[in-house]
Amino acid sequence: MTDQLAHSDLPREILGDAYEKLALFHKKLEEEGEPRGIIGPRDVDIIWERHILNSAALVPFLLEEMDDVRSVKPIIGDIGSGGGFPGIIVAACLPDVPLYLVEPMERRVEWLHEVVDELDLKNVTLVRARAQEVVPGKVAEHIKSLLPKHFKGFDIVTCRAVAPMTKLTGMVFPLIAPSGKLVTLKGRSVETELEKAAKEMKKYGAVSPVVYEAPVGGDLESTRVLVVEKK
Ligand SMILES: C[S@@+](CC[C@H](N)C(=O)[O-])C[C@H]1O[C@@H](n2cnc3c(N)ncnc32)[C@H](O)[C@@H]1O
Repeated sequence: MTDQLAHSDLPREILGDAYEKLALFHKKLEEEGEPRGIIGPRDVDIIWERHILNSAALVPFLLEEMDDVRSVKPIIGDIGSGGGFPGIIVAACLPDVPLYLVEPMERRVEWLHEVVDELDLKNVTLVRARAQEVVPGKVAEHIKSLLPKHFKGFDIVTCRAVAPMTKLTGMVFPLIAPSGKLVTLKGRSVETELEKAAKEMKKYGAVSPVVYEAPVGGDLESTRVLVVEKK
């Protein structure tokens, strides 16, 4: 099956310097993604749009938020990375930013190791763990050596399709450093999710949520990005 954007200049225009690496990722996803359970059978001809460009829509927001967080050299944690969305795309687009991809499933972590090697991504650390094992001060013994010394949380946490805000808030906010941010891709129902999660957000110091319409590129359907601060 051929990707709907196989003959389009859009991926190259949008991804710039990251295009070559992400074209390798696209090829691996096209050849191995479905049989290895990384993408669904209906996604095979829309890998560029649904997975790679959709993830890349987060990048301009990350650049802006990184300017805003207090840390001199911000670190990003991508939680529940699965096959690498958005973590691998962000890592390729921002090669100078340290990225920690947190994913508990062995099969997916194995896939991610191959991707990091094949794309030669030097800024990625793979952390096989559940989010709950990466809470500063309570980091699980088997992953301590992977995280920075005196880990105080990620300056920015990214994620996509991990859980609704009622559940996601308690999962990821304990991993965010004070004054850090959650910058996440969300679907059309984000406002309803936020309404339902008001109690959890208050409990975990999640404040000032803002929803942005995020262009994916060309005339592709836009996505939505939610930015929430940690008090
Ligand atoms: C629906 S998939 C989404 C994967 C990827 N972010 C994407 O958009 O394609 C959800 C991912 O979250 C991971 N996950 C589930 N519970 C988790 C937890 N407690 N901590 C970290 N990741 C978790 C799953 O293993 C799975 O890879």
